[in-house]
Amino acid sequence: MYSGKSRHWHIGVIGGSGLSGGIELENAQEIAVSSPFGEPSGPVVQGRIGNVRFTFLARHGQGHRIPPSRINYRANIDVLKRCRVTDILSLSAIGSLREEIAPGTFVTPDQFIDRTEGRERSFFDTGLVTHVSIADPVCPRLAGTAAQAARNAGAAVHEGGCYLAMEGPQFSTRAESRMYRAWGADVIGMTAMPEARLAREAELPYALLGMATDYDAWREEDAGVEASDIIAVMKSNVDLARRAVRELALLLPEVREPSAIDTALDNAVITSPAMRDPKLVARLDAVAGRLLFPDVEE
Ligand SMILES: CSC[C@H]1O[C@H](OP(=O)(O)O)[C@H](O)[C@@H]1O
Ligand SMILES: Nc1ncnc2[nH]cnc12
Repeated sequence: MYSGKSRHWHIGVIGGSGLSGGIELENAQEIAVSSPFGEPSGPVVQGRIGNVRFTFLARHGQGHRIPPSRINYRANIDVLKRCRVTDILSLSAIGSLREEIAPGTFVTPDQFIDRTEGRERSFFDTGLVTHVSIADPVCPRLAGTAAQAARNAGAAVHEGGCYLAMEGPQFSTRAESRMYRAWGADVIGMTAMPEARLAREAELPYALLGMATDYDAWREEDAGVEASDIIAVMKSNVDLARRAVRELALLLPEVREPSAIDTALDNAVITSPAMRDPKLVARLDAVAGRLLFPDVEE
């Protein structure tokens, strides 16, 4: 059972639209991992790039079967934690809400606005009340390294910015798109929330490497977005994204120094030990094992 993090990097990569086919890993092995939170999007593929371990999960399942609203984000994060990843890199297609973020640009957002509805957004519940801070929802260390890796791979990179997570599955109206710009959002997608919230609850530093595929609906002169156009742009970006992951492995130092996010639950659990729901506690063996089962050795 999980009791602490390795001193070596193990990156969980969640591959979004256009990336269901995975990333290139040495000695790749597919394994099915089950979760007490239900069905994850599919099996994971584990392997290495040089000295860095990777576990890859296709967010929408093989063949892009699962829409954003039906993804079991909790099971996906739980499974990655069970695989003992140390950090999570999300690869996503995003729409651009800013002229200067042209389609083709890679973006590492550092903030989110969550407009999703009805998705399970916490591992915790009655019997284990927990409030983690997500003021800074992205890990600056991983995001900065991912941005440099994308640059080394040859991509144009925009660092920082706010990602608006919408429910979908329809794209935004022009009025919504203009409103999100007025709110200060820079890019838009349908999946980073609640993924980023859950990663924080699982004490996993999270960064998103987004690939701008379109200008959403705010530019009067443009027609609205089409999914087929997004997939076409993503197809031309997939090799670049895979190269960026390889460059990331080269950039990461041999030893992973601990992150403050590794202990995000330390001041977050409110329910007194005697009043905790044992069934819920048992389901959290991977997500919160460090805190709830401190004596269990791996
Ligand atoms: C295929 S177009 C819309 C779809 O693409 C993005 O997916 P992901 O974030 O998994 O790359 C967007 O969020 C929508 O789910
Ligand atoms: N314009 C857009 N809106 C929502 N999700 C997207 N993914 C890629 N482009 C998008």
